Amino acid sequence: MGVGTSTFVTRWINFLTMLLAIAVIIFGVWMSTHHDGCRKSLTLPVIGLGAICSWLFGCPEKHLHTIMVSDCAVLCLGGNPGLYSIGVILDMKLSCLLRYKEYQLQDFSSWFLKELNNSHNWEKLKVCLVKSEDCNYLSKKYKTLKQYKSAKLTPIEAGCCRPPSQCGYPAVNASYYDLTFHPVSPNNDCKRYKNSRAIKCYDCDSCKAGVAQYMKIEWRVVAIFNVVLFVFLREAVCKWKWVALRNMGGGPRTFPGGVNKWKWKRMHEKLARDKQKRLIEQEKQLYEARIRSHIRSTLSPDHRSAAAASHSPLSPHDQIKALADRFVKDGAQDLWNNRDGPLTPTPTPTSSPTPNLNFCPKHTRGYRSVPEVRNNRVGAHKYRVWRKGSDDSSSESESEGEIELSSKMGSSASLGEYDVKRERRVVPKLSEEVEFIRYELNKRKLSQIEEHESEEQHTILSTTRFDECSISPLTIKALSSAGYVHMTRVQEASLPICLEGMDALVKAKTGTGKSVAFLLPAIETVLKATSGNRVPPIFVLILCPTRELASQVAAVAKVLLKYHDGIGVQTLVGGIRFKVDQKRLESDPCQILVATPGRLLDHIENKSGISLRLMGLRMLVLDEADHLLDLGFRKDVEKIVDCLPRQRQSLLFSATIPKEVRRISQLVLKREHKYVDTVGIGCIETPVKQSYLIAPHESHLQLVHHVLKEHILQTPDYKVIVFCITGMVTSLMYNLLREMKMNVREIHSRKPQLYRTRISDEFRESKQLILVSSDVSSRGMNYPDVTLVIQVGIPSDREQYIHRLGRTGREGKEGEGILLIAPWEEYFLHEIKDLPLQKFPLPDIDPQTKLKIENSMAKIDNDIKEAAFHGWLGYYNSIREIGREKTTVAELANRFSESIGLQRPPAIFRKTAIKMGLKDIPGIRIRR
Ligand SMILES: Nc1ncnc2c1ncn2[C@@H]1O[C@H](COP(=O)(O)OP(=O)(O)OP(=O)(O)O)[C@@H](O)[C@H]1O
Repeated sequence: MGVGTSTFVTRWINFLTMLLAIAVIIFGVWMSTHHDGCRKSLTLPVIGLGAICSWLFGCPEKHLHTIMVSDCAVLCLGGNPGLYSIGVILDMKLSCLLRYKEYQLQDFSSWFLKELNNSHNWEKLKVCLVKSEDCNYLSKKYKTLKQYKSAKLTPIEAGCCRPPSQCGYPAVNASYYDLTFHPVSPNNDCKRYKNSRAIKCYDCDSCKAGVAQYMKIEWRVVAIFNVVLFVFLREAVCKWKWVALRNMGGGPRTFPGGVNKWKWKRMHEKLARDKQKRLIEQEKQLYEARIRSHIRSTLSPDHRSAAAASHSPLSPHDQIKALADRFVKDGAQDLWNNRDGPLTPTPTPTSSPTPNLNFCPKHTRGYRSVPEVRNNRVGAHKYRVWRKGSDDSSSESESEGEIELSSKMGSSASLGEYDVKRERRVVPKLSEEVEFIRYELNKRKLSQIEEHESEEQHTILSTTRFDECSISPLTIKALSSAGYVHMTRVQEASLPICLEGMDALVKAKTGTGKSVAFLLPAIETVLKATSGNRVPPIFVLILCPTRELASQVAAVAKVLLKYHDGIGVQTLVGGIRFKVDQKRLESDPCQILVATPGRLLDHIENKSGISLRLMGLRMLVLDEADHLLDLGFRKDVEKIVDCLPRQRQSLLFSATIPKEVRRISQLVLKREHKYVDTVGIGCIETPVKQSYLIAPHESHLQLVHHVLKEHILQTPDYKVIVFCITGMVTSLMYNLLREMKMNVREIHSRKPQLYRTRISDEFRESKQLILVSSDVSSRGMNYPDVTLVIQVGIPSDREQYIHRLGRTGREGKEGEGILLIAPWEEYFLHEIKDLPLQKFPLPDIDPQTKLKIENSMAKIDNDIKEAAFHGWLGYYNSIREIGREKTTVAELANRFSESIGLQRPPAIFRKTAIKMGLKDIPGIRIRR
């Protein structure tokens, strides 16, 4: 074994034995505080272990001083157990006689006194006292336990027992005596002695407790001795460097150049890093050369063939992509240096007719995760703008700038100063070729920009990038890996305000990235809020109206927190057992909590400890704020807000904010909050084609089937949501479409949470699927690429219509929405008259399909139909405009019941009828 290895091994032995010694000491301390006679037997092994540890700790080697240290340790430790064992043996003989008298009941036997607090035991003791020959006077003297305790008796006095050793019983151990011998004393106490610990009073449990107490002292001695020895040896190592010198620096130098192993290793790692850097730089140069050759080959016919000949199998575009990908890899940006040029291009001044050259947007995209510091390094000289009409001389006068431009036709898009050709091509006069190339490139760039501008009108994205805003680089990195580079308009408008810490009420159309807009400031808030607590407080609370939405928001938060270790997100939603929630919150503490109001309130009211954790809250977010402040949720939200600290930031987000909600928002927001509206007043501009269909209710199911069939024919990758008025009507629609052999799923509040989550996830991932849903999916749910939304029956209000419609046409994509209403629901069109809805001509449904639908309907269980009827009646009865005419409601309900194939309208409970105001209304049947 080499000396280096030996040193390494010795180091580890030292370290491990140090850990062992600490463990021994902790054990000794623990033993000294837990009196239990049985563990007495462990005394010697523990001391022995301590000795071995200490010996290894000072593991002897060749050096004299080390031997001295270890010998000292061995002597100390070896001597100690010897002396100690003698002491223990002597104690066994003597301590029972001598030491019992040193104790007072109060001092040592908390155990015994605790036992006596049980009145039964005290009575027993008293009886013993009376019976006792020696101490029966005690029973007269101390009538109560209190008197007995305060008398400060010794155990012998207190229990009136003779120590068994006095009776002549040989000690087996400190608390156990050999009773096979006859007692030497005729005293009755001696005859009564028993080894049983279960017998109180006379039989000397107090004495045994004394023994135990004595053992406690023994253990204290062990512990103190170990601590002293440990400190001594540590001092020897650290201060006097007896052992350390030998182990580390003092040993022979074993590696070339006289360096030790660690330095040698570090040196090699550095060399490897440098090599990697060099390789990447070479690659950059290669890439740059390719770009230039590509330009020449495309622009100059003379050069084309030559360039093509020199091409490698990788095209320049692929080369750029490969390189960009390479740089996007974690840590690659660290290899970037000043000479490489900017990581984020400065936006070109709009006054300039021609923007700076940038061949490859993908390339720059690759650097979006790079921290801001790097982005700020955009030097003015890096971006040159070619000015139209500037002649050669003016180019000359701009000297460096223009010259640099000419040479950077490739490199500005590429990688900075590695313009190998520049040295050769940058000549005092610009060649015609360069001028031509420049002209062509500018033309190309202009057309790109025009294209981009026309695209922009349909996109939700702004020109502002995330890395221009002061958010954590790790978040930017996560945003980049999620594919987010530019902010959406709502993010651009709201982020600066939210990051400043102001309260805000933000309105933006559906599917435009509101979740990211509030999650980014939420993450920043957590990062700013430091907490040394073991269980961190909840810094951010996000309230959502539905369970699915809460889970979705938490999922987005997790994406953004990908690189933030130690920041946790949890959801608190209904449908999960309360205890499970509680355990999860305790075992996996989080700083961001996404909750539905009902379940959060349950936790607050049941004092599950969440209120305490909410005391540190810094930010409250209400997603779909108008709905949360609506009558259904308002009370719960108010109660929750009452439990939160007043000093907090509050953010309210929604696609719709009616006037009354703006007023109520004061419940949550500070007076001096900001209102951000990226929608425009009143109306939602959307790329979604909207139309409505008016048809008698009886034909609605057939129409839905027809519209779906048509849509599926026209859209191979269809993805449709059919919104129904209630959960039970949803179930009926689902069953019918399933019977009609359509690829359909259902989701509504009557389904168990696990099922809802599964269906929601499935629909998010799928194409060619129809989801029949109640309003649980109407708000916030981000199902990508939904091609059509059908709303069957009027939504509860204008806002609900907008939110349901917002499930399609997200992220600026196209979509279609159809509202299917009965003639008596037509009044609703007035509420949405500002929206661009077109009337859809009533299609002809062929009798064959009608028959098929009727047959399918006949197969559906009557229970489902009856439940749908009840849901239908309840819903329309609650709508002001329809519900006030009770007779009409009853009549319409009966027609609905007929249309779904029920023989007669189902009866409703008397109580329900009274509540709904439908008692004694003709056509309403009451259940007996
Ligand atoms: N900066 C961005 N760049 C690209 N896509 C983005 C950006 N921000 C968000 N998105 C995407 O936009 C989509 C819609 O986002 P989100 O669900 O947050 O919209 P929303 O405004 O909350 O919609 P709703 O009003 O329906 O709740 C998501 O797919 C999200 O990934």
